[in-house]
Amino acid sequence: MFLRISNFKTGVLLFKNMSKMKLSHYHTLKIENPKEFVYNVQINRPEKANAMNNTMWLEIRKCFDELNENPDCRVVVLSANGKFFTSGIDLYDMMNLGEEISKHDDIARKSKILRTFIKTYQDCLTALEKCDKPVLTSIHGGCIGGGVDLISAADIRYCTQDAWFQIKETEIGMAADVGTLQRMPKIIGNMSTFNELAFTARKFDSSEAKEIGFVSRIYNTKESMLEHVMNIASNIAIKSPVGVQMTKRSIIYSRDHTVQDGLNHIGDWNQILLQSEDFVKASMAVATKDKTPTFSKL
Ligand SMILES: CCC/C=C/C=C/C(=O)SCCNC(=O)CCNC(=O)[C@H](O)C(C)(C)COP(=O)(O)OP(=O)(O)OC[C@H]1O[C@@H](n2cnc3c(N)ncnc32)[C@H](O)[C@@H]1OP(=O)(O)O
Repeated sequence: MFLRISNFKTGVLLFKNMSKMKLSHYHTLKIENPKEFVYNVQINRPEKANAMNNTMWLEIRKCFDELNENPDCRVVVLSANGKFFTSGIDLYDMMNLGEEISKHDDIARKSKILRTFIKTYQDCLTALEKCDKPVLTSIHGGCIGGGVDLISAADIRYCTQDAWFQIKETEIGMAADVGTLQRMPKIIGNMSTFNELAFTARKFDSSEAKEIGFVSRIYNTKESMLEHVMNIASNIAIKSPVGVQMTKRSIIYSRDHTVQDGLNHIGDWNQILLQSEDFVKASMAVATKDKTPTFSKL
């Protein structure tokens, strides 16, 4: 029995390490693997200005869950096809939801449907944070409503000169509820500016996004942005996956906890991870000026 279990485990390990994991088929996303260990997730509903319909929300969660488990993926670049990055939530889906709710008379029944809906969509975007692989977003054109929630859950944001952003929820009579209000103030570190953008729902352009620290860099064209972002992604992908993935986990944990809690968290993890082969390999490479240490898949 023991032998059989250990053979099974070895088989799983071999499968994970040697064969490329098969990707699921997506209807609203296009996935490519343009460079070693770099995956490009493209929002792909251009005929509807990349409006985020129910399928897209669920596919975002599934895709990032899968990439988290995929040992061939070390970095994700999130971009979009078509004229807009995304026009936000699909307003026709919202109308259908309204019809669904109206079938019930009782407030508790209606509310339960809405709560499940909101929690599900929150989880779909939190999947970007739960994915240990860094997520770099390349934004062009308009990024509206739910799009701002989406990119706020990413680790790094880049955009083109023509990009514009809008926390549009107050304009459609709601408070943003899937991450913008929780994550974006921590990204830009300025409540006054954030509050103005959230209350007024006014558009802000790429220069303002850079000025307030929402994006890291602006590019003239989408092509030049993608070329540069892919290079940054590759630069991350050649690093130890143990080091990079734990760094992401520690950054997110520390954002949501006290300094002491964050220190305890990384102390607990590193007592294990400093025993990894990656630490020895990477340290040796630095000491011997070897520029190309290779790390096993993780
Ligand atoms: C628990 C829920 C949490 C989530 C909350 C999220 C909230 C939000 O996202 S608030 C923001 C909602 N979005 C909007 O208000 C944007 C609405 N769209 C527009 O303002 C314009 O369409 C846009 C400026 C994006 C583009 O304008 P343009 O003139 O260039 O193109 P259009 O002809 O208007 O659009 C092209 C086709 O796309 C369809 N479409 C665009 N946006 C949406 C959308 N949000 N939902 C559904 N469909 C959308 C549009 O109908 C056109 O389709 P067709 O008529 O079939 O050609």
